[in-house]
Amino acid sequence: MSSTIIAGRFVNPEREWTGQIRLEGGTIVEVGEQLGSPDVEFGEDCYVFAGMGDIHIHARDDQSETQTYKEDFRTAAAAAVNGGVVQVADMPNNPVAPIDDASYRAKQQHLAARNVPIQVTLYAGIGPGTRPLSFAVPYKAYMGPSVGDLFFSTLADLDETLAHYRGQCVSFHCEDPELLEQHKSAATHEQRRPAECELSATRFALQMIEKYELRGKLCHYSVGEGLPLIRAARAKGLDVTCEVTPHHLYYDVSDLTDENRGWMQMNPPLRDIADRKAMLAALHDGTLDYLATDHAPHTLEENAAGISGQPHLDTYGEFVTWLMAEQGFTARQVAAFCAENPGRFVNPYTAPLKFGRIEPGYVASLTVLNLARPTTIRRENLKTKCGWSPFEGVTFPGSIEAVYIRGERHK
Ligand SMILES: NC(=O)N[C@@H](CC(=O)O)C(=O)O
Repeated sequence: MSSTIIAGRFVNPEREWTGQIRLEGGTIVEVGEQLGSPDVEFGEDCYVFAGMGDIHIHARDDQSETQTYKEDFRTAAAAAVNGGVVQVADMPNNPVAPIDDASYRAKQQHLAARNVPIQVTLYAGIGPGTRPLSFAVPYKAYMGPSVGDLFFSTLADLDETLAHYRGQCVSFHCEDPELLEQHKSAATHEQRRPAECELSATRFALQMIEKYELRGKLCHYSVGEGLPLIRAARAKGLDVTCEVTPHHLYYDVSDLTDENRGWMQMNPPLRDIADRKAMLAALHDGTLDYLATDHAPHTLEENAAGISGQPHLDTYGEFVTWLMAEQGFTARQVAAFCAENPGRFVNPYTAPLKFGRIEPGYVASLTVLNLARPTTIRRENLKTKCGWSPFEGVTFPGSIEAVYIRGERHK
């Protein structure tokens, strides 16, 4: 079996070191100081991370193929590799939602036929009246309306359904449907979906996680006032983790203009500068566990017409270099929220493959960032089928030097 020795500066959450690793048969088989003459050597400007994972994406691909004009599993995978991402978890708000054994299996087969190089974990949807599948999957519950038909009109309905999901892994889109309804005629998108909707939904999600002993996750978190609630829930022993997106860390309502309002629209919406700063601080202190993009591709025409969601997979790794060079995040922190924590989230479903660490036995997927070579994001370099990025024209301080997927170099 052919083996590859890589030399460079490696990073896990607990340490950063210079040395070598050996990849064989798609797996990391050895980690040491001097294993032999290296096949590849990354210089001192580079950081070699375990392959990064984005556990909140919308690949838009299902058996109906009605949304594949804006993305499919192949183009989403290409965008992921372009952004340095080796494993993703795909959301269920498709026209044919995977909500039971049969529809989930059909989506798995559809995915397998696309033959993509990256690992894709599929969420199953929770909607009114659904029941758990007969095998282990991660679930997603949309509390209120967003994009697609999979949502609840009242929190009481969600409670009733969740009673059947005791002990399961459930991710929550936190926006209270009844409060959204009260604000629906406000003037702007962010006024129609104010922070209090997310805050109220957070309280409810935490209650559900406690009541039904869920392995809970809060998606695309954006409200500063909610962070103490999450910390308190953890202090009480609840199993709850939390995502944050690039857009909620980079933009706030002060960035909105008449010209960009269409494509700067997403759910939950951009918040105040204080919220954005609170998200950065909470990613620093570990209250937020995952950098997860909520990659939500739509055509620019659809965004202009009022649909919510931005594409972000292509720029994942470059965005991370901004966190490191301009927001003071250490490589070890990045290894936690981009690799190990997302790996820990999907590993129950990816056996025998283990993602997220540079360690013998883990998959030989790696993301190598170069902190000395800036990148300007340009439309022609994107792989997402929707063909645009909110970061077009932005220069990030670093770039993606290499991506390895199961031992093979893909970039
Ligand atoms: N976040 C969004 O604004 N849009 C998502 C749906 C969602 O995650 O709410 C989409 O599927 O387009």
